[in-house]
Amino acid sequence: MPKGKSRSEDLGRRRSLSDFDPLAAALLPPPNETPEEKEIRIRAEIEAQKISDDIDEMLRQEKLERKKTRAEVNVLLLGQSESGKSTTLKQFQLLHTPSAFHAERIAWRAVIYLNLVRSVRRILDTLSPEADIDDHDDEPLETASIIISSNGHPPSTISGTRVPKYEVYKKRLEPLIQLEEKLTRLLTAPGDSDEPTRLPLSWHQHDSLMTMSNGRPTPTITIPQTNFLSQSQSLPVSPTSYPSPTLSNGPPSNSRRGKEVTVHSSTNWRKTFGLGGKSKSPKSAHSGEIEGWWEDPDDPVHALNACAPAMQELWKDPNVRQRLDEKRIRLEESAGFYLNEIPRITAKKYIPTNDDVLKARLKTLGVVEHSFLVPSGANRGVQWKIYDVGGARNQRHAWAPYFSDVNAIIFLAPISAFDQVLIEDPRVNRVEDSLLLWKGVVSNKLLENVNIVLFLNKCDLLQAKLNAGVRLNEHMLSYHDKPNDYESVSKYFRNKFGAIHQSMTPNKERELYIHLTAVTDTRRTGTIIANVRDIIIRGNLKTLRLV
Ligand SMILES: Nc1nc2c(ncn2[C@@H]2O[C@H](COP(=O)(O)OP(=O)(O)OP(=O)(O)O)[C@@H](O)[C@H]2O)c(=O)[nH]1
Ligand SMILES: [Mg+2]
Repeated sequence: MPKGKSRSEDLGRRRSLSDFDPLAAALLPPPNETPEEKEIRIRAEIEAQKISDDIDEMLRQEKLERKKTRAEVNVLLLGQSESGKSTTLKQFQLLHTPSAFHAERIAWRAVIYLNLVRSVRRILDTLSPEADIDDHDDEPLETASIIISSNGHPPSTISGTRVPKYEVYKKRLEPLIQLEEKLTRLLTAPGDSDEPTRLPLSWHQHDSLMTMSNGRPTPTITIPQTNFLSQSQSLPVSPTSYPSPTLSNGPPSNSRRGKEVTVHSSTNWRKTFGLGGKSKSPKSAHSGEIEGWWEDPDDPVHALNACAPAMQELWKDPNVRQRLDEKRIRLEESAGFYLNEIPRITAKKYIPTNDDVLKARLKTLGVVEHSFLVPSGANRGVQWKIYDVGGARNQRHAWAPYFSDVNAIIFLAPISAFDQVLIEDPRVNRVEDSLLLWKGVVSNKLLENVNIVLFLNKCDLLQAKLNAGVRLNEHMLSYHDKPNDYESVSKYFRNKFGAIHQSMTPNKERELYIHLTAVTDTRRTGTIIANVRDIIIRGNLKTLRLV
């Protein structure tokens, strides 16, 4: 390009730009630039442009990465009823929203009381002469705490240890029956005063309670029934198998007893029993201190506190323990935990500990959602949504709507349950049911790109059970005569579940992560959750990049 022309063009540009942009004019090349100077300038400009482009690209990549890591992570907790899903959710809450968890602990008082009262009633029911007669009916029994012998039936129990003080205990513990009614009523009372009080679930069909929002069922929570004097009436096999009100015997006050009670998440049991609820008295005018629920004469703690010595005597009575053993009832596998803590739990100023809340049993019906933000490096954090589903057979239809936008599944299989049967179908071994469910999940095409983490749960109970001499091969013939110790048994289950995934997954690239867990153990579970969180985030990023 001739020098003169270039200069005149430059001057023209300079003039027109300098008219409205003095900075642009200042950046223009000097008017008397030599060809050598121009070459150097242009080379420098190209270099600067390249650096600027590289920076732009870096920023673009970073932004993309941030967008990806900020993407919502949806995690679904799956597994049969009583596998530990809600407990795992509580552990996530404890780890990520500890202050909310602590604030809510007090509200769990009601559930813990009810768990304790039901355990006591369960013992009384076991000791009653009618229970022996009932044992001869081929009726389903509650699974969580009844050990079924290898032939699939509980041992015959008509003869065995007598408990001479049974009638005395029954009389002294009578107030607990009313308390059970009262707690159930309080827990199921709607939070909204204009909402009608719900009838016990047994007066409804499940499906009528499962209203849908966005094609997904609304969450409800159920307190498990424990009355096995009326098991034949109260045990659900399918949603339509609930007895109608006309089948219900006895006065209305007994109608809730032993039946499944539904607690909708919309009912405000947390508020009622929380410090902000009615159970808190106003500030004391004299001392200026905050008075608590213990000042309220209607609070359930008073009846419990009065019955504490009788409960303690019952639980410590060697004849009672012997009788429970004979009937192979293991209360420690369910809410029995609280029986070892009677003085503490029935104390007037009792505040549940983290452990108490983790062990509190409230059966989930429908799907409960919990979300929180997981901080991640320099990013704003990852929004996690965890869905906790009901695991009973008649609840499983509610799972599928969540499959389409889930990123990861934590599947829980309670391997301590190898000698138990399903409450929904006493012909089915609980571990066999978990294996069937597992097959269904890992082979599902819709879930082929979903990361799966398997929790072989209740390892603490498995260990205790094996130590007590319960043999796996009496319940799972395929175990043959391998050693009946914890190491061998847990390895066997790990291999069994792993092999099913290996052979049935539609995505051979998918890695399976297996953890041996006891999700009631906060320390161990905290470490596992941190690990799982990383796996899920990494897996999620990988999946996003592939899409
Ligand atoms: N000892 C012990 N108890 C456990 C463990 N995991 C759960 N539990 C207890 O088992 C009971 C049932 O646990 P949940 O978390 O309510 O079970 P779920 O899977 O949510 O059951 P559904 O809501 O019916 O589907 C609770 O009382 C828990 O405290 C465990 O690893 N060890
Ligand atoms: Mg649950």
